[in-house]
Amino acid sequence: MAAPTVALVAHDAKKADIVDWARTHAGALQPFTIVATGTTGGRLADEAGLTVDRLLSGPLGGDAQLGAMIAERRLDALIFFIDPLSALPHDVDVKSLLRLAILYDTPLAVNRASADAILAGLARDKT
Ligand SMILES: O=C(CO)COP(=O)(O)O
Repeated sequence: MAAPTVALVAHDAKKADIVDWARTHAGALQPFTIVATGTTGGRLADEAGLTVDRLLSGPLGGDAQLGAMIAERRLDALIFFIDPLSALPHDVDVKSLLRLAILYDTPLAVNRASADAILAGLARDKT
């Protein structure tokens, strides 16, 4: 069976948090195929040493690419550290991605505590 695919995404104000989270969980993340939006993916590769399939940057279509992966059943979980304090020019893309994750019942984490829970669940499913 192919390794589950997990998407990691963070808004700019949350990128340091997701890098720290990925460093903390590097061992647990290792068995999964990791996909990420462009800038997040670059930081995860450079600063957390993850092997990442990088999509386009979120505002340039990366969020839409992840939405398509969800609709095509190619994504097993979405971990998306959302900035709750800033307005974003690509809010429609963010909403669309979240809507598709809800529609297709894709496990979705939007902060560190829920990301911990999803990762624990994925690790349990794997054994
Ligand atoms: O904007 C994003 C998600 O909405 C993330 O995109 P980047 O990882 O390219 O910054």
